Amino acid sequence: DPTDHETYMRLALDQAQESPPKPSNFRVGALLVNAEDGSILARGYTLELPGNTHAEQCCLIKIAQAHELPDERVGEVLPGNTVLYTTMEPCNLRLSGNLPCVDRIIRTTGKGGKGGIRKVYLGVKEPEVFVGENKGRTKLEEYGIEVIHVPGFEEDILRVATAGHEK
Ligand SMILES: Nc1nc(=O)c(N)c(NC[C@H](O)[C@H](O)[C@H](O)COP(=O)(O)O)[nH]1
Ligand SMILES: [Zn+2]
Repeated sequence: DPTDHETYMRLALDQAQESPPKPSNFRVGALLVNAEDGSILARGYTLELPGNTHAEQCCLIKIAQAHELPDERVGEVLPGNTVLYTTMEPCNLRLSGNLPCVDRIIRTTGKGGKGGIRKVYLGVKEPEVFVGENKGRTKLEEYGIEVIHVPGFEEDILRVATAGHEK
């Protein structure tokens, strides 16, 4: 029900506030949730882990590490009905050239699309600050991953996301 989505998006925004401000990216927060029982599988924020990491990427790395798996195999240990809450839509292109989070999310669904991340709840679309329009939503939907906007947090999310940018 709607309150659940708002609870998780607020927790994701709490994560974003932990991110060190930088002019070259956005401060984003994310949560991986087991939709079966509402349990939080991982939380993360931009740059939390070493290596110019994104919030969504940090959530996935933590779970892979907990199971001593390489990042690309994390889908094997995600519950079948895993959902991602992220304050900003997953990146589809990164100026650094690192693997975008849309691709990291898609590869969790494995063969035949069972298991892995089934839905992505986002607070805002990515502003066209670093890259052109982010067309990642279409790609996620092509792989059967539902993308749902959770309204009401836009102002707060963008204020936090751009805190490190030149005014
Ligand atoms: N969804 C999302 N989560 C994040 O944690 C984050 N930092 C971004 N930011 C998107 C933005 O497009 C990229 O940060 C720039 O394109 C620079 O790329 P790098 O981050 O250096 O790889 N987007
Ligand atoms: Zn990303």
